[in-house]
Amino acid sequence: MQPSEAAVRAVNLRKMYGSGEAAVTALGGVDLEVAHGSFLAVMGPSGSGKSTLMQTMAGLDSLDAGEVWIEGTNITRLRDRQLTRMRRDRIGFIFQSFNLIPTLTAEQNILLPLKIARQKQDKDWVSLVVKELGIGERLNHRPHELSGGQQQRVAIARAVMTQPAVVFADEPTGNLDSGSGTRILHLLRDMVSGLGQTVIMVTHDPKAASYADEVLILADGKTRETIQEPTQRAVLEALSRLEPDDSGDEEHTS
Ligand SMILES: Nc1ncnc2c1ncn2[C@@H]1O[C@H](COP(=O)(O)OP(=O)(O)OP(=O)(O)O)[C@@H](O)[C@H]1O
Repeated sequence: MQPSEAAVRAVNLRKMYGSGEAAVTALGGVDLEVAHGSFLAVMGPSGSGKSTLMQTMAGLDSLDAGEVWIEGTNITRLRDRQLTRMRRDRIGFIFQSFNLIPTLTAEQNILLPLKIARQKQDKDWVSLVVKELGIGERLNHRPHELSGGQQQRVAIARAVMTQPAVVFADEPTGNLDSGSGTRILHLLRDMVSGLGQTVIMVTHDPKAASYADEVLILADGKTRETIQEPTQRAVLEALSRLEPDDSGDEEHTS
């Protein structure tokens, strides 16, 4: 792998659901490139293809056409077992619902990806991440003994444990109050700027998107706009430029 290589590259991603008259184009030819150590936010109205884009880039769902490269590997060409290994070792996930294992302590949850991948613990990395995320005091607690914000911090620590090529975050602040959400966004930013991780985040929130280095706006399965160094205002303006037909359902337009 060459150092200049992108962490993630997607070329002409296409995916349809259904067939005949019921066919829906979820992705109609999306290209993107995310450099190592950068933060991309994916936005767009409901049904614009954000989840499909994330799922296919993370190798969790298949494509009709197109290629996804994670570092130097074309994951669309991998066999199942190689793809599973790729996801386990090189991709991190953060979900809205935290997805921590309730019977394990915070520390056991954090270290689980290393165990599963049979990777040696890099003690310096573990303590750096724990310190950066401010969860040192909570390591022996189980998820139900943690606040939502603390659970999400543990989930972030877990996602970066294997120092993955990319972390996919699906509405990571969706289930948090605004104060905890803001702290999580700062921490994601720190993961990128301080620790050099690469993050791709789906969000409906222009404020969340403003923490990213770049925002990609999807509509009808196509890239409508990209915004570099986005401000909340620039994101809002770009969303308001989408045609009324693109605006999706009400809950996501607020
Ligand atoms: N399993 C499926 N079967 C049929 N159609 C699907 C399926 N999954 C998604 N779609 C359709 O594909 C399009 C893109 O869906 P997708 O979930 O990627 O959008 P989204 O931008 O993530 O939406 P939201 O913001 O509401 O989560 C939508 O029209 C959706 O109805």
